[in-house]
Amino acid sequence: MKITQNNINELAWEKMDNLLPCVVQHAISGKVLMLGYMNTDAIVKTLETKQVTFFSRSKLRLWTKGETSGNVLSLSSISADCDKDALLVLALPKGPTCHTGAQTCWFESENPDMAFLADLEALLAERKYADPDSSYTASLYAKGIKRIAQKVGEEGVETALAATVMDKDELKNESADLLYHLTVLLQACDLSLQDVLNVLKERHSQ
Ligand SMILES: N=c1c2ncn([C@@H]3O[C@H](COP(=O)(O)OP(=O)(O)OP(=O)(O)O)[C@@H](O)[C@H]3O)c2ncn1[C@@H]1O[C@H](COP(=O)(O)O)[C@@H](O)[C@H]1O
Repeated sequence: MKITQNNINELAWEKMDNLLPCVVQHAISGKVLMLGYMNTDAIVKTLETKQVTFFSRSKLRLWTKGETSGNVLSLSSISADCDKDALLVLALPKGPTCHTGAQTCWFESENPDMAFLADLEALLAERKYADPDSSYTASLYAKGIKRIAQKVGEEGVETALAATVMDKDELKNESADLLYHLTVLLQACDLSLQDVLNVLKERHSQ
């Protein structure tokens, strides 16, 4: 159940002593970022401000994540689980989420593979500001969109050729080259993999 201002009362408050556990997940990569607790006021404030706010069990007050560090969590959505006694927040973090400076409070666990793609894209976006002599990606940006587009075309053809001769190792390698160069091209055009995913998701629901 997606949580709005109108259905907060339907949650299993009595069963949970008015405090629901809330898992926060990265809205794009799906990484689990942290666990907090929400009461009614925390949900209302989160929905109103779009900044994830918990009820702190140590401070005994509402606590907006990042209120001192600036590392806030921008809300995408809140939903309840099957028996309405636990919450899942999807959010986009500004800066690291964990107080240790790590991206997530589960920094020692392995990431899902799709999260690697999101991490790689973030690195490739940063390379726009890097020295072209120290980074292949930065040297691509420096050469401009036409050159990057040409690389995507070349890698696309090489991928297709590998498939036509059923060279699976080559197909995997060329596909990686293609995915990398396509991600750089999208970044150079101020677009992201999320924009492409949105198109795929729209098609899927048709
Ligand atoms: N995934 C890749 C990746 N895939 C392919 N490539 C590069 O893309 C190029 C492939 O092009 P070609 O096969 O056509 O080789 P080439 O003929 O030498 O290339 P050109 O001279 O024609 O441009 C090679 O130089 C590869 O090293 C990549 N370069 C970087 N990454 C990732 O990007 C990150 C940042 O890289 P830098 O910006 O270089 O630090 C790295 O940590 C990697 O994770």
